[in-house]
Parts: sequence; C-alpha cells; structure tokens
Amino acid sequence: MSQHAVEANFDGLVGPTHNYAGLSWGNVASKSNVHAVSNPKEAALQGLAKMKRLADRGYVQGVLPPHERPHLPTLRSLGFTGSDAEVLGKAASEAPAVLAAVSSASAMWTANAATVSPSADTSDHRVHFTPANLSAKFHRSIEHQVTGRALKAIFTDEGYFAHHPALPSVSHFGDEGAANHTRLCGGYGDPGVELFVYGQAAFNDQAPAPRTYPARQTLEASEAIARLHGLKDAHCVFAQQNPNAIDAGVFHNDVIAVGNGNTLFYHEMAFLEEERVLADIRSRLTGAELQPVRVSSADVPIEDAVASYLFNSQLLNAPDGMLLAVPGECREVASVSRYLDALVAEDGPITAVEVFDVKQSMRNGGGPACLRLRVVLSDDELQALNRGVILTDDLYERLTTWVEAHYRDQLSQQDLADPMLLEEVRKALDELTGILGVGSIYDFQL
Ligand SMILES: NCCC[C@H](NC(=O)CCC(=O)O)C(=O)O
Repeated sequence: MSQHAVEANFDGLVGPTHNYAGLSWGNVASKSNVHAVSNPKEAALQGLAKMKRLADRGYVQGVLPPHERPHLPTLRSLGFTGSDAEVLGKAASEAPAVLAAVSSASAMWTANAATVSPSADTSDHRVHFTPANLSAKFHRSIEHQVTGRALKAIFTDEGYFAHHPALPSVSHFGDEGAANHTRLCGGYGDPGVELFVYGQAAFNDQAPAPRTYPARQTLEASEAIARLHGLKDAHCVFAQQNPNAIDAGVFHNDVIAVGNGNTLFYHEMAFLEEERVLADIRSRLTGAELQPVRVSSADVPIEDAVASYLFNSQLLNAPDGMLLAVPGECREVASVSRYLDALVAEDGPITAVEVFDVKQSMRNGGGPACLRLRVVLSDDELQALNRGVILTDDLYERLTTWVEAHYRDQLSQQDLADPMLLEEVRKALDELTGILGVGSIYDFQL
C-alpha cells in the first residue's frame, strides 16, 4: 500500500526549568557543563527559532509541550511531605540531587519521547506510538506518562492512531525512543525499513557490551516495540551499536547516524556489524536503492563527531536533494567544518548544509535532531490530528510572547528550590495547554 505522506517534525518546547545538573553519565556535554548557570528563556527561543525557520521552508512543524517541573508528585512518592514549599525545601536540603533530577527540562529532547511507526509499515495500517520508558536515567524515567498523555491529546483519532503504554521500566527493557530508530524508504508513504539500533542485549551475558558507559537501549526493548507496532520482518532491521562508540560518548545512535528516505548518513564506528546491517536494509528496501554516506575516522575522528554533534543533524528532503540542518558547533570543529564543505561539493544525496544555533540545548548533549520527533503522516492522518500544535506564524508569535512573559533568563541549582519557580511554571503551563488546545495533561491540572 502506498499513498502520499509527509514527514512532520514535532519539536519539544524547552521548559522553564532548563538547567545544567550533570545528570547523564555517558553524555559528555551534560557532565562537562554541570552546575553552569542556564538561560531557559534563550533556550526556548533558540528552539522556537529553529522550528520557525523550518516551518517557513514548508516543512510540517509541530510542537510538543514541556513537562511540569519540579515534579512534586515524584517528590511526594519519595517521602517528602507537607505543603509544596515544604516539600521543595526538604528535598533541597536532604536530597539536592533528587530535586535537580525532578526539575530537569529533559522532555525537550523529543527524539527520546517515543518510537513512531508510520501506517505504511504497520500491519493494521495505523500510526503506532510507544512512549519511551527512558529507564536508564531517573530524571528521564518520569517523562513517559505525560508524554503519552500529550501524544494522545494530539493524535486522538483511533481510526488512524494507536497508542501503547511504555515498556516495563527496568534496564532489561531500557528504551530511548526514536533516537535509536531510523526509517529508510523510497517515498514517505511507501512501506519502509525501520532500523532499530540497540546498545546491548539484556538477556545474553556473552554479548558484546560497552565497558565504561551504560548502554541505554536493549535489543529486547527494540524487539518488543516492533511486535507492538505490528512490524513484519520485512520492515525491520536490528543493529547493535559499536560498544566502543558508546564508550566514546555516543549514548544514543542519533549521535553517530541519521537516515532519511533512501540515505543513511553515518560514521564508520556506528555499527558493530556494518556490512550485515547494510545488507539487511538493502534486502528489505523496496522502490529505492540504499545510499550510504559513510564518514571515516580519518576524515572525522569520533571525538570530533561527539564534540560537534555532526550526526545529530536533521536530514530533510529539499527541492533538489537533501538538507543537513547542523548545530553551530559543527563549524567550530575544524575536521567537521572541512568535511561538510567537501560533502556538499561532491555529487551525493546531501546537497545543502545549514547551521542552527541551539547552544543552550547542546550544552546538555542535545542537538537539532534530539529536539525533534519525526512522525510520517498521510494526508488524511495529517488532517486528523489536533492542528493546534502545528506551528503557524500566529502560533510562533503567541509562543514567543508566552516565553518572554514567563521564562527566567538565568537559573542556577539553588533556584530549583524556590517555591515561586513552581508557581511560575504552573501558571505558564496552564496557559500553554490553552494556547495549544491540548486540554489538561499535567498532574496539577487533573
Ligand atoms: N537526545 C539528547 C538527550 C540529552 C539528555 N541530556 C540530559 O538529560 C542532561 C540533563 C542534565 O544533565 O541536566 C540525555 O542525556 O538523555
């Protein structure tokens, strides 16, 4: 079955508590910027500017709302009692690291929000969503419930959209969502090949695994998602990440590879069994021939790929080829900048490079690709979703004004205990659900 479809990108709107808490062991940027003072207002405006530029180019751009942080229900579940102010005060003095974790704006990285399978691939021909349990990091493991509510509020029509709960929240089924999932296809509406990349097989002690940093995604989680989404063998390939890449700071596959259409742009250290992976994709891809764009360590050492986030770029169809939307840091690392100039000069599928400033997010290890969740939608599915979250000029203006009104321009770890911050966040988010027309999705609204 083939029909006309587009790729919509749903970016996470950066939340008002964006801060640098050093929560992600294995994510080099998160650890190196620990306790730096953040600028939530600038972070949100950088994200909105990226969305606007892409929307102006004609890409379908959606917005996913931030989560309520600090998350008081989690603090209460951990035994902190009293009024909201008392709960915050006790957490700040007795367990500041826990307070930081429940205050993270990490839901902004919507590439980790869920795994999405387009209707052209699934057995019941609906779009399937599974929010990621993000069980590898406590601060991210508390995201999936609200993420699920937001996705259900946007993709409401059960005739088109199927929603699954997150997988069991334990390391055996650690799931990081679309950051470890790339779809290759001819046209977006054609049946595609979904490439699931995992860090470790959880039920096999003998399997290769990283030594220094954790593997967040398991094979068993990827297989469960494929089953839940009704993907036949002809539509999936499972690939293990190179453990040495994880140990070099590649905590998600989208730090070392990105695919779009028939093109897979990746570093030679990305996959443990590169040849097998390419062959498996080739044997399943119909209506198009796979175009691998392989970057060698000689051209770009893995450390430079991690420092610049070259592969955490958005690879987008453009009128005369493909556009690579890269973070500004790519022009600050000499090998990467040189590589990009050579890439567009050669006669390959990637024809243009554009730089986006998302520095506030980058300092926590999130580039342009981390900030968006891709949802391939047929024309009917696009019409069926809740249009209030699609970025128009008007919505951009309203969201920019909303950020200007409610966000602070600096936030330190001490500020997280401020009861005023919680009040500001709730007021802002209550207004936001009205702007986006998603109804009540936050615990404080229920
Ligand atoms: N896809 C990009 C995800 C980045 C995210 N960083 C963080 O959560 C850092 C938060 C902090 O350290 O304050 C992570 O590692 O999962």
